[in-house]
Amino acid sequence: MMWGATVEGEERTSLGNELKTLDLLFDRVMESHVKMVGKKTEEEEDFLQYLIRVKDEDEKAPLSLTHVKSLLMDMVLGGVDTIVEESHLPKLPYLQAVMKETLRLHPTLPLLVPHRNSETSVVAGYTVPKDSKIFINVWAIHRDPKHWDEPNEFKPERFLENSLDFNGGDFKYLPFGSGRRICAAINMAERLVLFNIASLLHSFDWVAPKGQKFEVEEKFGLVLKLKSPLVAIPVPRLSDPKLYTA
Ligand code: HEM
Repeated sequence: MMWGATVEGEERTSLGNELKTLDLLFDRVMESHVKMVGKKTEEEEDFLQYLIRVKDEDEKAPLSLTHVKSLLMDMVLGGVDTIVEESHLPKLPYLQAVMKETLRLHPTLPLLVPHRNSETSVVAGYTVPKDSKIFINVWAIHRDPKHWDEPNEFKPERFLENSLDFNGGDFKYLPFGSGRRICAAINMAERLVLFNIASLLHSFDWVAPKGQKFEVEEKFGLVLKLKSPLVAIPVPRLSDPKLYTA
């Protein structure tokens, strides 16, 4: 079951409706279990039947059926209605593939930062005189059909099938540069991006404003930006509002 609001175009099933459906479901489960009390041996009964049977045994703090139901709801929903933690990130390979594919098509620094060679060198038959200003066109390398199938398509799956990472060891994929001047904060940047995106996706459904199309056209510059700013509306999808204030 898809838990949370589902976004289909502009039609959205509200979280409130799903909670009501779930509440009814829990009521039915409770009802059927109450009817079973006394009909099964202690060995045969499940955890819910056990709770219903013993709920009045502690005279000082007897449990009501409502207590039992909320305990059951906490147990079933507790794992879903929670926040993203750093330890979850290694369990999200598809999200990591999405980050890699986004940086392939839209590298933050499309020409890296300018480098300067301290010695004259010959590269692929070309002489590069000492003190040249060198730009590496990562944007073009990342879309080179010699290295990428359907290079202009957004296909995160390609990164599930290869072992490319951000360390600059393979010259066809260099979103953080390579060598001695590689980005100094790759690990931090990777975690920050993944953590923020995972949290935003987990906690909200994202809806485009009415009539707005999602444009990925870029404005070229030393730092790559979207030509038209992205506007997306967050719709809370966690049932416990306290999780938004933590
Ligand atoms: C997704 C986020 C980021 C991307 C895509 C990125 C990408 C890059 C790239 C392409 C370079 C140039 C490498 C080269 O020319 O070979 C670079 C350099 C650098 N980055 Fe990042 N970066 C990111 C986040 C960060 C963050 C968060 C920090 C610091 C908190 C940082 C610190 C640096 C530093 C200090 C350099 C210069 C390294 C040097 O010249 O020795 N970067 N980054």
